[in-house]
Amino acid sequence: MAKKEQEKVTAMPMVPMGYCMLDTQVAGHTFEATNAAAVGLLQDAGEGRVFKPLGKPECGVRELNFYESLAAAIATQAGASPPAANNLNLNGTAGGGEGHSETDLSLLADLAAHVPRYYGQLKLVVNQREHTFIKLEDLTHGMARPCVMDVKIGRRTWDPLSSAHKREIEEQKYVVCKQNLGLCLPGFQVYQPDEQQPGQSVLIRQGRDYGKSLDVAGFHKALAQFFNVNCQASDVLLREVLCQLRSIRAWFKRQRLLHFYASSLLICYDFEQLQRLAKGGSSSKQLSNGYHPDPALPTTANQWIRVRCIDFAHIFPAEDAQPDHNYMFGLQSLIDIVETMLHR
Ligand SMILES: Nc1ncnc2c1ncn2[C@@H]1O[C@H](COP(=O)(O)OP(=O)(O)OP(=O)(O)O)[C@@H](O)[C@H]1O
Ligand SMILES: O=P(O)(O)O[C@@H]1[C@H](O)[C@H](O)[C@@H](OP(=O)(O)O)[C@H](OP(=O)(O)O)[C@H]1O
Repeated sequence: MAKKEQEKVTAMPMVPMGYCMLDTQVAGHTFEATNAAAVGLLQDAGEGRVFKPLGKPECGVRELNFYESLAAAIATQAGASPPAANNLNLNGTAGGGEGHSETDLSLLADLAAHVPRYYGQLKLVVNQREHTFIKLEDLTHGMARPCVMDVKIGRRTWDPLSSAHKREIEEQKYVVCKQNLGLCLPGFQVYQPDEQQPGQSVLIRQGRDYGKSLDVAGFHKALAQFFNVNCQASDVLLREVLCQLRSIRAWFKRQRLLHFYASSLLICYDFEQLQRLAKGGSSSKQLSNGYHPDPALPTTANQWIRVRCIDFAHIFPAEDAQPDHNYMFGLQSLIDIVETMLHR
């Protein structure tokens, strides 16, 4: 085992009462059976929140500062006292307290629509050790059969403060997909109709090793599998995903404030709703406009389909106030792939 600070543990991780491991976690740092120091995401009992451990100090500080900055920008927009805005420190390095213009604050506040809601930080004891967690909206909340895909965005996944070693490691992973598409696939889970037992579904999960084995055609196939493209109602799903991706792209086109390295888009949808829609037999156009005759179905697609930006451990102020071309290249590739699937 390569990592330091490892301790043998034999049982499941010891987590506080009322919490459990996030069962829909598809990528990122996870609990490890043989390393008590490794901590993954937690969820609470039915409250619709997830708890992300802060991880490596520099990454944790940057992610926490990012969410706090967004919260401060929202508060300022809502008319809270100006000092909140002056505390913005997106760099996570020493200093902080840099001032931000009204435009910057408004941009940050607009970004909040595209990231999970933030509910502050808290300390929890896991495996007899205290860890700091950030409390976030669970993007799969309310989904009976959540399909979740983590797509890491950008050709470059190392940040400006990375060591030469870290840069080398990052450049050697997911090479084909990263270089050609500016995307990589660290993990996903999808429910699919069970071909052996009609009416039943099976859960398929793929992790980083699968993602690392993909070439461009394989990446396209993985997305087609994730979006259940053979399902009758998949065009509703693809249209809504496209709509949310374009909205994120519109934000990135406007901003010259931040550069997102090694950040992901988390795409979540409920397979149960997709199936019910397919069985409902109504035209896709009607459904994507938010109307459905069955009152048991959510009225709008964005209630069971969510695309959000996550993982801000490597977010940095934009160099020379440049747009985030690295992120936008990957995001555009993803949009192109989804458009191609829709028009197949
Ligand atoms: N708000 C959320 N709601 C639901 N699931 C989430 C949320 N945030 C993260 N996850 C789950 O946890 C996984 C890991 O999240 P994230 O990328 O933030 O962690 P990380 O450990 O920083 O990852 P990395 O190793 O790439 O740095 C995601 O792939 C997703 O499955
Ligand atoms: O895709 P993989 O192969 O899972 O690689 C991991 C991924 O690049 C994470 O973003 C990174 O965490 P950070 O973002 O926190 O650097 C982690 O570094 P780590 O092993 O040093 O934690 C890598 O192992």
